Amino acid sequence: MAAAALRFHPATFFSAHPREAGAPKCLLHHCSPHRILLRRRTCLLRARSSNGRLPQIGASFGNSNVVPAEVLDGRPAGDGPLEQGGSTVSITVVGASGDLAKKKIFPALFALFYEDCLPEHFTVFGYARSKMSDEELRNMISMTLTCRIDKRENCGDKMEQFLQRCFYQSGQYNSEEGFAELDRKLKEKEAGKLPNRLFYLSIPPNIFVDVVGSASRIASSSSGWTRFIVEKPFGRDSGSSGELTRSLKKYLSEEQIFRIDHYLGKELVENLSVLRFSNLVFEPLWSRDYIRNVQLIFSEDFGTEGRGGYFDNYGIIRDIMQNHLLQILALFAMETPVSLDAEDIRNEKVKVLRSMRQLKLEDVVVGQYKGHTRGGKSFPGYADDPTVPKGSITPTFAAAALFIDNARWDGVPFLMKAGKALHTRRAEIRVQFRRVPGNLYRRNIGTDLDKATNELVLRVQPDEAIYLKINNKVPGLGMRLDRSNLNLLYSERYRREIPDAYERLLLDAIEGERRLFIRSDELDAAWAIFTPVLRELEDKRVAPELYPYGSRGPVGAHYLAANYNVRWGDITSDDGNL
Ligand SMILES: NC(=O)C1=CN([C@@H]2O[C@H](COP(=O)(O)OP(=O)(O)OC[C@H]3O[C@@H](n4cnc5c(N)ncnc54)[C@H](OP(=O)(O)O)[C@@H]3O)[C@@H](O)[C@H]2O)C=CC1
Ligand SMILES: O=C1O[C@H](COP(=O)(O)O)[C@@H](O)[C@H](O)[C@H]1O
Repeated sequence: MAAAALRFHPATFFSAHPREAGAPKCLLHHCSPHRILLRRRTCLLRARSSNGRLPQIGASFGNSNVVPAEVLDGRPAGDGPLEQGGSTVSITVVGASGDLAKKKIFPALFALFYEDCLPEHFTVFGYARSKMSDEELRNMISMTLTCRIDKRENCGDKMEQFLQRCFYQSGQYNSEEGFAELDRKLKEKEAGKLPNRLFYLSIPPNIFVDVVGSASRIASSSSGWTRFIVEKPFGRDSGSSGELTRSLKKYLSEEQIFRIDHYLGKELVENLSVLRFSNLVFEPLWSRDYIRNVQLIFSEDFGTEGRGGYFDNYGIIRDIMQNHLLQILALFAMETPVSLDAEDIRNEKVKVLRSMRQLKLEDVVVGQYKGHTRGGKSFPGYADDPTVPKGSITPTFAAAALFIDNARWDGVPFLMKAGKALHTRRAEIRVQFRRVPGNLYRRNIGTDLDKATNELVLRVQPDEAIYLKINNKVPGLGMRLDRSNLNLLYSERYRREIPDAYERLLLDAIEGERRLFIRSDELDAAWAIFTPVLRELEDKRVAPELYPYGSRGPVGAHYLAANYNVRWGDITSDDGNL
């Protein structure tokens, strides 16, 4: 397709939500997936012109490949009125000296800049208490920037151009002076343009409200939009989460708050809805009639080293299950939304969450890793971390059985398993189907028919893949069946590098697309499922089952699954060499 045919009118992009404070002339449809699709195509086309390769369309656009001609107005990308004179976006990373900012946020912003996905006029500010000059911030950032795709042309130049747009302001988090000085500098950079401001709160949660209070009062945009990305944890339970929401809403409207769950920005999680709603073969099977159980599995092969102070106050259920895995579950189980608009999708997710049973203590297993020596190397236990309080019973592993009490999912166990310091790093969604009734080939399968049921696996990471386990005839004159995989391995199918979740989410926040951010009623519903059991675990001081660092976790997880006649899919040997 000729590049000219895909050009668009940039004035329709980067506009605010109508209900946001100070939103200029924004209309809801500006932020529709239709627009997002266009923007994605545009930054990929720009990327193509810089590296000469055609992007993989199916891999990159998420929602659809079709760009209707009526919305392409033929103007060259980047020279419409808004980009020419009109608007600018300032992105302030609050907590710029911290781990997340260095590891994820600045690199994601650079990747977006490299792919020409950021607006033409933008600046990046770091804000934290540490004293730093602009130059020192740039040095700090430059240590973590990489050209994601090797041998890209001009990467060094692009890095330099990006760094020249990065500035720093030191200040206290509850200080009016710090934010007033930031505001002054922002205005200087914004001169003459419609100012839009995005604040990324990459700071410990106890200072969220201070920062929002000061920044919103003193450093909000006077005429454009002002948005805040808030990092988890969003409280520790229903009460504290509600309190946080109420405090934030003293200063911000819900439309200004972008609660991030970076798992929603992962490619395979985005693809979950595409797989389900755009393939006839899956949706009809997506219910209790055909699905026996669903498994959501997260494991890391490292412990909490260095983060013990944070982790001990939360534990694995709050760190992974209540947010990342539950969000995936909601997307997996929701009814077909009216459209791909954020509110339609979030409406369906919240219905699932509100239909879920509160988790019961007997449906939970908790574990904690202990020190282990393997191959002459010693791995420390969780409790050996000097930042972890002595005698801590905080779980570093948990398994749970959850249920959705609605017509579609009645009686289907949704099993979750999450753990640190396990034998592998992996995140996956496993769907185990029911057995074939009256299977003609049952004699060829053996006595355990459940072992021969179909299983659909979406491997979120690493090595993104979707595969379906089927029964197949082994070639030959006899009639022997085996288990084989219909396999979509992303690295083989798509040559394009998969963007980091933070890139997708930052870009969405800049564009006012809320689909992948958590709405406050979703958050309330999510906490309602977990709060009672978290309280009971703490009140009863339930001792976690110890498991060795690098193992497969507590055996209790298998008993829990067995209670529901389920085998964890990740322990079977028939995944082939996937
Ligand atoms: N790191 C990660 O991988 C992940 C982090 N998160 C969340 O992102 C946010 C930031 O995480 P991360 O970067 O690891 O956090 P850090 O502990 O690195 O803190 C970020 C910055 O905040 C300031 N800070 C730290 N502690 C305090 C304190 N007690 N009082 C005031 N300021 C403080 C420091 O800056 P200075 O001293 O210069 O002011 C620090 O550089 C947190 O909410 C975290 O839960 C979420 C997912 C993953
Ligand atoms: O939110 C969190 O996520 C990370 C895992 O993220 P991933 O993208 O690397 O899979 C986890 O290590 C951390 O404990 C948790 O807070």
